Amino acid sequence: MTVADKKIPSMAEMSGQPGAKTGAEFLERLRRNPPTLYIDGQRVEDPTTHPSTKNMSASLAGLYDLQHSPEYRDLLTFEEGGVRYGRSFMVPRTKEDLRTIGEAHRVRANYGLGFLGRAPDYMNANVMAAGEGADYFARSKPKGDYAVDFSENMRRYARFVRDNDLCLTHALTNPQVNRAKLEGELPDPYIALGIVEETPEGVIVRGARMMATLPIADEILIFPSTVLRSNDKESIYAMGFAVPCNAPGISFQCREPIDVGRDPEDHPLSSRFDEQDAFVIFDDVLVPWERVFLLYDVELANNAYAGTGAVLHMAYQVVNLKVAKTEAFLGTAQSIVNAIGSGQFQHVQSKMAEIIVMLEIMKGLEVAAREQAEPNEYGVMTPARRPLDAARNYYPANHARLPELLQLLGASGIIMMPSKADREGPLGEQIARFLQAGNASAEDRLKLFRLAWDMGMSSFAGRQELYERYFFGDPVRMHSALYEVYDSTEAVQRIQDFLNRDGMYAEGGKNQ
Ligand SMILES: Cc1cc2nc3c(=O)[nH]c(=O)nc-3n(C[C@H](O)[C@H](O)[C@H](O)COP(=O)(O)OP(=O)(O)OC[C@H]3O[C@@H](n4cnc5c(N)ncnc54)[C@H](O)[C@@H]3O)c2cc1C
Ligand SMILES: O=C(O)Cc1ccc(O)c(O)c1
Repeated sequence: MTVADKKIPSMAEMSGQPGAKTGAEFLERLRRNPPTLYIDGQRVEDPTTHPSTKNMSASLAGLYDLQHSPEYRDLLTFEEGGVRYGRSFMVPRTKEDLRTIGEAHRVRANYGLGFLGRAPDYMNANVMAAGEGADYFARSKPKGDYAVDFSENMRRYARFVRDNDLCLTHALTNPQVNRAKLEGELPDPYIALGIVEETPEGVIVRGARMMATLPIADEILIFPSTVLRSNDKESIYAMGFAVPCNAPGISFQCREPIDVGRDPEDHPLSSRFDEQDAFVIFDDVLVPWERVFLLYDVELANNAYAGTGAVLHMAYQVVNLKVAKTEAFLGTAQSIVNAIGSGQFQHVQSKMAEIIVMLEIMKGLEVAAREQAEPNEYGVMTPARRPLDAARNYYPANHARLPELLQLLGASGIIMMPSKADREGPLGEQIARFLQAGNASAEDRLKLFRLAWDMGMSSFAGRQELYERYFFGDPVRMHSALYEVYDSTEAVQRIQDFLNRDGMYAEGGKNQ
């Protein structure tokens, strides 16, 4: 395939009538332009019908439809210039705007009980903030004499995504090959995704990125990574761009599917919300100039999330999502306690209290983030960093206790769960008798425990546990980053003042 054959249609050619899309429109787009996915050694020709991806595609379609439902239309969309767009594209100007955006995030999160980590509103928040903060990219230039304006590209791309209500995936980290080495020191300079050359049409990239959750998407955004280590100011590994998920030369190798085609009653989460994770291979992909946002500049790439404000809007979506997820654990745990009548035991109450504390901490951090919000340099009302930093460090460290608590509260009930087919089989009557709950039929009890199993024990739950530890970056480095930026001057001063007090008591409250 020559470079000329690798042409991606222009954004203008790809654009349709602007506005929030329906589920049917989303599915039709996936059918017409399926992402280049590989599962179990086979190309997925149509993700809307392939057994491992059709349910997730349908779940995404459901999310698109939710924004047109009479109940949620006003919350999940907003009007501008006579067009209704998805709420997560709205640029917040006031704290009230942020509250509304947060509420919309929460409603969408509840759709997947908080288990759909990368529903499109996450990347929408990224693109919205990057579009508003597009001036950030002005410093970056191609090496060749090409008339491109990366700031304008970012602005136009953000509009393109909003207008067409696209579903985006993204990939930041390079393959794990050898973390003791820099990208350029690996046996092949194009293991990590790198820039090969500039051409009059655009820039050619080659290599791979490690993780893209939700590859069942329209486009992939390669937003600058915050983790690029380099000894130089310029690097072929520093870049920002976006391409369709079926761009010529791109392939997504998906992990083993978790959705194994079981009835939703048996696998209530795995069968609906297997959002997939893929590593992404770029085999000389030609990225048209209009889709490039940054090249070579290491510092600009490493600071893009912070510099545009995108990371705070993404973290605000995340904190709302984690509130929904913790609430789902609370509701499930309490339902189990009610079902088996264990609420009288003190240790059970204490375990329930642990979930309540986690939930209230996350809710409090969400409120603090928007109450302490301030406009950034681009005029976007931006949630406060400190509570969001606390949330993104607190949740990964504590999330694993939630599935553990479900196991401790559910005990054998969380494994002894005959399936729907078992209930309809020769032992159906016995199952109904022996597996009933104190307050419910065997059917209802088993549905509940199957949900608890999918939240806390199944391979879906195992993948969630890893996801929570890592999805927003390495917790070790996030701790260090928090330590580096947190201003403890006032706290240190208070201690100094205390140490300098004379005698037993400070006079008249001095130094307090
Ligand atoms: C389920 C899942 C879904 C994900 N989805 C996405 C996605 O959609 N998009 C995306 O861009 N990313 C995604 N990620 C990737 C995520 O951002 C990374 O996992 C995270 O940044 C850590 O990088 P890594 O996995 O390459 O770990 P590594 O960097 O390889 O770390 C492995 C181990 O080595 C340690 N280590 C490595 N380097 C250092 C260092 N310099 N200092 C200290 N310790 C170090 C780490 O602490 C860790 O213990 C996902 C991850 C998971 C698990
Ligand atoms: O790098 C950061 O600070 C933010 C970040 C980390 C990992 C992700 O997957 C992501 O979407 C955003």
